[in-house]
Amino acid sequence: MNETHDPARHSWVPSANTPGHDFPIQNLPFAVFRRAGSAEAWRGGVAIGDEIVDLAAAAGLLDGLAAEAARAASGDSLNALMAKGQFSASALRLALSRALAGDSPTALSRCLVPQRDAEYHVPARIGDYTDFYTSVHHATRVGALFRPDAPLLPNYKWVPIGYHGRSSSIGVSGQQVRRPHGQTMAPGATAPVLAPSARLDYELELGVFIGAGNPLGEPVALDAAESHVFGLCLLNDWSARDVQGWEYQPLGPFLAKNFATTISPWIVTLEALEPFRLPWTRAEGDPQPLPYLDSAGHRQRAAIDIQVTAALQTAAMRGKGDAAAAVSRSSFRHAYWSVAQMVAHHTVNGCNLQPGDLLGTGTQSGPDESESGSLIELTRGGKQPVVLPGGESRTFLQDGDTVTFTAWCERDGARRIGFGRVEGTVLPAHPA
Ligand SMILES: O=C(O)/C=C/C(=O)CC(=O)CC(=O)O
Ligand SMILES: [Ca+2]
Ligand SMILES: [Mg+2]
Repeated sequence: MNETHDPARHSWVPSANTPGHDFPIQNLPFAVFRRAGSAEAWRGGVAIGDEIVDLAAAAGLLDGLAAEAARAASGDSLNALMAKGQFSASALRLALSRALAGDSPTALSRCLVPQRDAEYHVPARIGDYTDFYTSVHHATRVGALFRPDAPLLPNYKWVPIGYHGRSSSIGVSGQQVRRPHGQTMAPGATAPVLAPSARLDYELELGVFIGAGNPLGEPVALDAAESHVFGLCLLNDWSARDVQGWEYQPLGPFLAKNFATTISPWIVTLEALEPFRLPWTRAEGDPQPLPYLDSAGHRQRAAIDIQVTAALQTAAMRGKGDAAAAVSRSSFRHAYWSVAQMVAHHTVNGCNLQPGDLLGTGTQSGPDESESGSLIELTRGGKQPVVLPGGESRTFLQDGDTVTFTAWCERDGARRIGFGRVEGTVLPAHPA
C-alpha cells in the first residue's frame, strides 16, 4: 500500500469527498472521453469525483514518467499507456493523487471537464477478447441446465476454461443491443429454425485489460502475471441462450455471444484495488492446482473482493419513472480462478497477450442461488420468473429492457471505491 490508498487523503475537488462516491481520490480510474456531441478529439481522462482530469491538457503540467504517461494517454485509446507497463500508469496515478490532494486547487483545476458533459469511447483498441468461466457456482448452475447428467465437467477444477470472443462488437456503456437472430432447435422439434432469440440474457462479469504484453512464445509466470494487467472494468456478455444451447457443442459459444459485449467506460487500476485483496483459498477436497497456477505469493493475496450487481429497468418502469430493480448481486471474491491465473494460463502455451487485449472473468455468481449473475440461473432455465417491483416479471430480457451493472469495493480502514456503471438496452430484432 502507498500514500494513494490513505483513506484520510481528501481532494480540493469537493465532489470527490462525498461519502460513498465511486471516484474518490483513492480510485483515479481511466477512460477515453470527449465533450458530448462535440467534434473534439477523443482523449484519455481520469475520474475525480464528478469531474474528469483531461490527460492531454494535464500532460504539460506534469514531470518525468508521469508526464510521459499522460502524453501516452492523450490519443483516442489507452493502448500506448497500457503498453508502457504498470510503473508508468502508477507514476501518473501518484502524480495526479498528489496534485488533486489537499484544500487548495492546483493548476490541474484548468484541466477538469465535468462528467455530466462527457461522452465515452471504448477505452482501448481491443485486439483480442477472451472470456473465461471463473465462477464455479455459475458453471455448476448453468451446467446443470445445459447438461443435467454432468453439470461441472471434470476439467473445471484443473484448467481455467475460456473461449475466444469477438472484439469487433464490444461497445461502451449506453450500447443499444439489437436482439439477434439465430438458429434454435425447440425441444421435440426435428429441424431448427432461424428466428429472433427468445431467451436473451445478460452475464454479470468483470473485464480485465492487459497492459504490457508478452512476446509470442514466452509464457508469463504466475507471480509476474499481474504486472501485465492494466485494470478492471464492468462487462456484460449478452447471451442468446436458445442459440447457445443448440450451437455450443463441441466447439463452445459462437453466435450466441458474439453479437454484443458492453463494457463500462472506466478502468479501475489493479493498484487502486490493492486494499481489497484477500487470500486465494480452495475448499476442502478441491485439487491442488498444477505448479504453474500456484505459488505462495498468489495464495496470500490473489483474490479481490469486488461486489457486483445487476439491475433491470423495463420500458414500462422507465415510462413511469420507476428506478431500475436490483436482480443479481455477488462478489468476485467467489471466483475459483484469479486474474493472475487467467493470465498465466492464457500464456502458458506461448500465446502472446497484447496491450489493450480484454479478458472477461466469466459470469460472477456466488454460492447462494440469489447471487446468480445471469437470468438463466435466477429463473432456473426460464421456469421461475423474476418478479419486479411494479408487478412485471421476466424470465429472459424483453425489447426495451435496460440492464445496468455496478461494482464497488469497501472494507473497514479503506476508502470505498466504485466502477461507475455499464448500461445497455435491448432493441427489437431486425425484421426477417
Ligand atoms: O456451461 C456452459 O456450457 C456455458 C456457460 C456460459 O454461458 C459461459 C460463459 O460465457 C462463460 C461465463 O460467463 O462464465
Ligand atoms: Ca460470459
Ligand atoms: Mg459477448
